[in-house]
Amino acid sequence: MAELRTAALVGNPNAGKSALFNALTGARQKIANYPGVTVERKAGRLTLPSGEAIELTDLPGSYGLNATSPDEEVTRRVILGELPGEPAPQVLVVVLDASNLEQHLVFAQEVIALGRPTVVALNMVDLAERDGLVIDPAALADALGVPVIPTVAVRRRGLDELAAAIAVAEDRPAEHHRPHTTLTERRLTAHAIAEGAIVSETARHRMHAKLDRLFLHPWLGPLILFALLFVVFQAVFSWATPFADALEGGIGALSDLARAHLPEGLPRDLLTEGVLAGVGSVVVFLPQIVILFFFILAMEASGYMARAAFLMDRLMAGVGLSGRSFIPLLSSFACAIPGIMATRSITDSKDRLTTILIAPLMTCSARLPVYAVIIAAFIPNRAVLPGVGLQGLVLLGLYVFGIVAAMLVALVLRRSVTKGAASGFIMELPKYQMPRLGDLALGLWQRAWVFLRRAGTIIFIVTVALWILLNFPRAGEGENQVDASIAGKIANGLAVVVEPIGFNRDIALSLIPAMAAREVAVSSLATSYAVGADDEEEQAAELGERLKADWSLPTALAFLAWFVFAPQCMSTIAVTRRETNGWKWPIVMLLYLFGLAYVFAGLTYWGAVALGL
Ligand SMILES: Nc1nc2c(ncn2[C@@H]2O[C@H](COP(=O)(O)OP(=O)(O)OP(=O)(O)O)[C@@H](O)[C@H]2O)c(=O)[nH]1
Ligand SMILES: [Mg+2]
Repeated sequence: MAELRTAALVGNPNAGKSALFNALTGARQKIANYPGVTVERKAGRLTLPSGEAIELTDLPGSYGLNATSPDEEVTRRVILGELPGEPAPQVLVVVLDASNLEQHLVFAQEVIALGRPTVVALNMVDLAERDGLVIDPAALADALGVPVIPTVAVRRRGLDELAAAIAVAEDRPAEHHRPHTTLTERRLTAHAIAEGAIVSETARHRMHAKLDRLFLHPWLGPLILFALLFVVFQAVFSWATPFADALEGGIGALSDLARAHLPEGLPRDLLTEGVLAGVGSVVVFLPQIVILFFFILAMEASGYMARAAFLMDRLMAGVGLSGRSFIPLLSSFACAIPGIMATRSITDSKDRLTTILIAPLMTCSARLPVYAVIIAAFIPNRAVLPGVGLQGLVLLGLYVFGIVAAMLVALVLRRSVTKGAASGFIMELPKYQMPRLGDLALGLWQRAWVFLRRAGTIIFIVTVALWILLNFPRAGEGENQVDASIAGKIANGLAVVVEPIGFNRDIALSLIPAMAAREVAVSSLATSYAVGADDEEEQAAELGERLKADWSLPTALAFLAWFVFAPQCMSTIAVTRRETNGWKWPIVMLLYLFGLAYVFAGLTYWGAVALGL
């Protein structure tokens, strides 16, 4: 039997090569809507209209003939006939995604320039049409010098025409010699060809392309991302103030009401010192939580977040993480628990473990009340520049500090315990969309509800328990209640350990209940101050005022540094145990986070003292 003629499908990742291969040969290669699905070559048989059969190869997607990843190397070696005993395919079928024409034309030029018999399958024309993009195949064929066949692989449209074109492709006269081009030249040419072949383009499509050029620009992109984050953290402080003040006023009024109408005694104290002072001190941060999530949800819904992930990919790769870690880490800004669960989508086990271990360093929303109360009390509310508040700047700084620490830890882990190579970035950039107000409102409501439910359940329970431990045994004459109480005694013991890093007894007292939920650090401070207050006036003083009076600035800064690192949340440890099937990694996590928290709080304290703050 005579040898079969051969042809191969080449093109960018996610162009629909495998879908075409399946449609043409009846095979069932895996196809999926993200780049990098096919990593090996696969062959099948295609029957031409003449009845002749040819051997068709499906290749991994590639961005260029000089590319270095192992799957792209397969493609290059097959196309160039570098595999021993395997001559180069006689016909090259370049598959283009019509809705991404300009991008896909960059590699196509390289393949066509090889001067071999070539046919272009202009695939996904249905998606292009949906976007209002009309492409003239004849104009494209003229520009490229090879036949162009519009196809829709998943609807089997254009398959016969493609087969016919493959059949006659060999008859194409030998390609005139093309000069070797650089990547930049190919990009410019791709732009010009795409512009010439696109007959109509809706204003929307053009705007989306423009937005991507801006948001993904090598240096403008990161700059815009940073500016955006900057605005977010400014807003968290400046927009929230009136609402937070109103809430605070309301809670104060309730407290006054209770004092005026309830008989003096422990039940009244439980209500005012435990519930209203303690839980209330956390609830006042609801406006800030809502504002933060408003921005996060809007960035997600608009499609911008995926661009941010794309920009961050380079940074992540630099510390040995893949872009796949971005989404789990991003979720950890809400809470590390869903973040750690989201790491299940990371296929590489060491990638995944590294991501789990650094997830608690992303500033979860439970830390916002802690940061906000300290910042409001100790950082002067003044503008560094017009419109740039110092408080928002410090808050942004704390978030950035957490991220930088996470990246450094990842770097260290990747060189030691989770040694290995990072896998590539896999993420589709979704279309831009105006966030729908209904969806936004629903998302915000869910976040607010989660926060309030925590305040009503876990924070409430822990605060009441602490209040009880603070009130018994009762103090004798002239003795301070906190000093006399069980909680006070425990705190005195713990204070010895945390004194070297500048923490006082009040802080020691708040650290243990805060293991249940970080916000409890705030409610426990408020409760212990209320219990320890000498008179009603002192009791009614706002938490911030009390902190300002009792703490030095170095202590406050050390407290902030502690919360950047401290694994102050039992649920995170529990979920880590479940996701890593054992106690080894949660214990590693606990130790390294406590260690870093201790060291950095100490450095901050002594640094601030040395600076005379
Ligand atoms: N609407 C539409 N979707 C398509 C078409 N062709 C392929 N797809 C879809 O596009 C996605 C990518 O298709 P694949 O065949 O896996 O792409 P590929 O070029 O093999 O990708 P790699 O193997 O990663 O290089 C899949 O979700 C397909 O279902 C088309 O003509 N129209
Ligand atoms: Mg494929």
